[in-house]
Amino acid sequence: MMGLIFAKLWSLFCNQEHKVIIVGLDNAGKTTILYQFLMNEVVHTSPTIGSNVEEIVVKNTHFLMWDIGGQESLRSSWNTYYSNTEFIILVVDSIDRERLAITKEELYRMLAHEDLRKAAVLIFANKQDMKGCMTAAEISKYLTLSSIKDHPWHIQSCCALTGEGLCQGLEWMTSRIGVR
Ligand SMILES: Nc1nc2c(ncn2[C@@H]2O[C@H](COP(=O)(O)OP(=O)(O)OP(=O)(O)O)[C@@H](O)[C@H]2O)c(=O)[nH]1
Ligand SMILES: [Mg+2]
Repeated sequence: MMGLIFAKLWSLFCNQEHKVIIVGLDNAGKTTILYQFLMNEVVHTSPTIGSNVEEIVVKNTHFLMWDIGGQESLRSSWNTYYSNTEFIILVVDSIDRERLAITKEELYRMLAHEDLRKAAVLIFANKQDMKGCMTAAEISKYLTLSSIKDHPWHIQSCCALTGEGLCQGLEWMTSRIGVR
């Protein structure tokens, strides 16, 4: 009983924020996902220059989410966002087969970065509404996710336009908190 009360008080007063970075190539759907999380609606986006940051609260868990521009010229500055990151959300455009190799390079570059050594990775296989898109299983295989042993990871298929799959991704993130 005391333990329960203490836990409640702890969660009330210790409203700590968990830092999340949303990365992926340009046009993957990162900004669309961020604003689906925030407002449950599709906003009109233009390519992000720099970043957007929003606080997203899921079941009393506060996430500070940084949505970072994915254009080629901007990727070299992703690392300025890395410190204290607990979660990486990597958004993949599931119809963009040609550029999955670039996503793979970026993924492994991030995983090797010192500032991200404690980060868990959620991969969104976005745009599942597109005809002929790759499935989460195909993307997982191509990115050789099963070889990743030093970071917790999870892949979730989704469609940012309808919001399908997004909650499941967030649930995986909240389930990770307190595990470490
Ligand atoms: N069909 C479809 N289109 C999507 C989906 N998610 C996003 N889009 C569209 O993809 C385009 C790019 O979306 P953004 O959210 O701006 O992409 P981004 O990853 O933020 O791009 P940068 O800011 O340039 O890095 C927009 O036209 C979105 O409406 C989806 O699930 N399905
Ligand atoms: Mg954007």
